[in-house]
Amino acid sequence: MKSSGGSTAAKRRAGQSAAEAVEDGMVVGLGTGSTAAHAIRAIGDMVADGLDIRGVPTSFQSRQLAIEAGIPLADLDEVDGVDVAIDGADQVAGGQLIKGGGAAHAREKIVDAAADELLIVVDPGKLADRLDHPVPVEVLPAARPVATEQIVALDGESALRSAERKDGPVVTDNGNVVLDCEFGVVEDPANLAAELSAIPGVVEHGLFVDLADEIHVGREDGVDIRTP
Ligand SMILES: O=C[C@H](O)[C@H](O)[C@H](O)COP(=O)(O)O
Repeated sequence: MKSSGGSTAAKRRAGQSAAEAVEDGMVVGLGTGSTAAHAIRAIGDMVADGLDIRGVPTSFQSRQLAIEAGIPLADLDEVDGVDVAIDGADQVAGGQLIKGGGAAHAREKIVDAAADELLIVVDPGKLADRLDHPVPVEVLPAARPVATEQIVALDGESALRSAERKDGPVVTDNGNVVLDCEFGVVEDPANLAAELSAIPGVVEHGLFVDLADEIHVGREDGVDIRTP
C-alpha cells in the first residue's frame, strides 16, 4: 500500500473513530488508502463480533483488505443504498477534498456519492486552508494528448503518473492512466471540477466538492471531528 506520511497512530485513530458510526444492518462504502484501511480493519472486528454489515469496496486494494478482514461484500447494484462511506483524502480544505493519490478516485467518487453520509478520515498533515495539491485526473489512454492540451488551456500543468515498479504509467483499476495536474491554489473547486469533467476522455478527477459530511482528524492522542 502506498504511504502518504502521517503517523500510523493518527491514521488509526481517525479510521477507528469513523468506524464507530457503523451500525448493525448497514451497508458501508469502503474507501481506499492507508487511513481508510484502519476503518476497514475496525469494521472487520465488528463483523467478527456478529454484526451484520456489508461493504462496498472502492478499489482492488479495499476489496482485498475487506476480504482479509472478513467483511461480506456487495456491488452497488446488489444493495438498496449505502448508509455510510468512510474514505481518506490527500488534502482537505473546509469540506472540499482532493483525492486520488492511490488512483482510486473514480470508483471512490461513485461509492462516496451514493452514500447517505461520507466520513473522511485523515491525519492533521492533510489539512489546508485552501486546496493546492495536484489534482489527479483519470483519462482514457487514447485521450491523453487532448486532455493534456485542455488542461494547459485551464492554466494547469499535467504529468503522466509513472508506475514505481513497472516501466510506463500507472494503470488504474479501470484500465486508464492518471494525469497529476498542478493548478496552484484552487480558488473555485466547483468551477474547476466542472471544467475538468467537461474534457473529452476524462473518466473522473480527484476534486470532491461538497460531498463530505464529517472529517475525522486523527492525532496521536485523540480525534477531532469536524463538520464542514
Ligand atoms: O486514490 C486513493 C484515495 O483517494 C485515498 O483515499 C487517498 O489517496 C488518501 O490515502 P491515504 O490515507 O493513504 O493518505
